[in-house]
Amino acid sequence: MYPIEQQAMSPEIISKVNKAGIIGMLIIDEVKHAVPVAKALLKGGINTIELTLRTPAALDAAKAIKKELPEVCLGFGTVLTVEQVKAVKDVGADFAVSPGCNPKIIAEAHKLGLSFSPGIMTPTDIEMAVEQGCRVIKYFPAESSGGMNHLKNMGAPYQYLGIKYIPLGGVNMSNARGYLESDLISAIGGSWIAKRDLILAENWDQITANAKEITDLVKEIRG
Ligand SMILES: O=C[C@H](O)COP(=O)(O)O
Ligand SMILES: CC(=O)C(=O)O
Repeated sequence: MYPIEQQAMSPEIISKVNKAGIIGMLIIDEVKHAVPVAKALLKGGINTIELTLRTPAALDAAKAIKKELPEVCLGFGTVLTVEQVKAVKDVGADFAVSPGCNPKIIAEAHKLGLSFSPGIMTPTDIEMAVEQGCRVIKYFPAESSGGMNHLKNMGAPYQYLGIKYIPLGGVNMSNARGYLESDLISAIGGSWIAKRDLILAENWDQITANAKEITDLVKEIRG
């Protein structure tokens, strides 16, 4: 097991993600949408983003956000290969996440000094992540795996390690409170705030309104 001081996420990023409490997950099809959508999120109080590598525009979109909006804490999602770990590090990623728990990917991120949070949905996944030095771990797909109830039961044996989770997958305004009220949660994340069709329709006002609605809830619960 990696000692705690070598954990896969830097204390600085852990503190930013905890403080944010909410991560806006994005699928960007057109690079020209990157800065406006990030601005719309910032206007609604969200400064932490997971930009998925699911479209060819993702890396250039990230470059544009890093250049124009350095205050954004920019993570990448759907990082599935060693090459992608290098690519996101090269464009200045603050952190990266993946849907599953692949020790090769986590080791590469460690090597490059990139904060990384793998996805888990079973105790075996958690144990693999812990062995790789992860203490802030993505819970994916959260809702269809049993939501907060499943996480509470599954996480009980590992609680003494101080693990925190980032649930994604089916999280939205209707279930956010249940996650945010738990001590197990670092931050929640999801695509509902800036849905792909809202981005394509350039509906920045709706994205800001969605962001404000969830940041108000985060403030109400966490102060
Ligand atoms: O990593 C992200 C997940 O695909 C987000 O799931 P969601 O679209 O249900 O929010
Ligand atoms: C789903 C997810 O965890 C990801 O795209 O990174």
